[in-house]
Amino acid sequence: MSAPLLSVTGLTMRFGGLVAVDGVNLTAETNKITALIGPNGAGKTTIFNCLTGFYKPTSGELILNRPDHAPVSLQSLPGYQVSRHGVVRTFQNIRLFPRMTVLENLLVAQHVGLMRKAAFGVAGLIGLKGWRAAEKEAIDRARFWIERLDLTSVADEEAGNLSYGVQRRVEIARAMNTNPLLLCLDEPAAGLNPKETGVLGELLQGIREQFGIGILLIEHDMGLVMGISDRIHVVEYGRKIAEGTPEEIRSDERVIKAYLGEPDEEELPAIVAEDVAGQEGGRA
Ligand SMILES: Nc1ncnc2c1ncn2[C@@H]1O[C@H](COP(=O)(O)OP(=O)(O)OP(=O)(O)O)[C@@H](O)[C@H]1O
Repeated sequence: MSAPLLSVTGLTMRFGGLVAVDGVNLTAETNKITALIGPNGAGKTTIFNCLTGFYKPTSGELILNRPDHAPVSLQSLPGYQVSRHGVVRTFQNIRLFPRMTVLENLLVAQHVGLMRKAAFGVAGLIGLKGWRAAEKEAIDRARFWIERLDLTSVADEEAGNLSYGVQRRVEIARAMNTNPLLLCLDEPAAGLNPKETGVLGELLQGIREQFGIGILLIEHDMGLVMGISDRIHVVEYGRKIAEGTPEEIRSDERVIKAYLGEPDEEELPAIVAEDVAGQEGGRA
């Protein structure tokens, strides 16, 4: 059996006295959607921040097994190099360039690769053939993702003028446009209506099937998570409390308790409560 695309072992992240992530193990695989769920403040985004180079973990290992490449220790890379190895992310709060068009947002994402091919400007300035080919390739790739994510009609519009649901698709197009191995999505359905969430689910399933990448998904929309995930990891107070298929997670006692808390004393239905209050009033 080949090693998983991503293997996280003993990941711990402390902020002063607060242990936001505490010895978490998880894996994500190519051609699979892996969800990371848990109540607010459980440590999910902190795990993403460690994975994508925004935070240096206090301890633990994050290994990316790239095909035809030695395993990469993500935790020891400077942040800007993580995406070069194929780990890209979107954010809970959309971070597009609002005054740039959709196409420009996608081209900017390819800027570093393009600059490298242009010998950081020189080849581009003198219009060398290699540079022109690289530029055409970048535009073709951006066009491909614009079409694939159904954004053709808004390709020349400023990203900031688009609806929230469309901006979420632009973010995914921008991430895919960099040829990732692992796409990390932080609450992609936040702010979407049910129809847009349905479209997003189909889109992610299509990407999983066609492009040979792994998807790691933080999401609170349980309908989406249960509908599209191959495997789910559940965290609570920084610790992993469960892992399994959607069916296994749905019926896991610890997960139900983490989300719903201990059952309160049963509340009376409103109509009965009114009745009781009336009777008590009559007796007074
Ligand atoms: N930079 C930071 N400095 C101090 N504490 C932090 C920092 N980032 C996160 N935390 C704390 O770590 C804990 C986990 O936060 P995190 O944002 O990872 O949770 P989450 O599961 O993503 O929550 P949500 O679902 O609400 O987005 C919280 O108690 C949070 O306040």
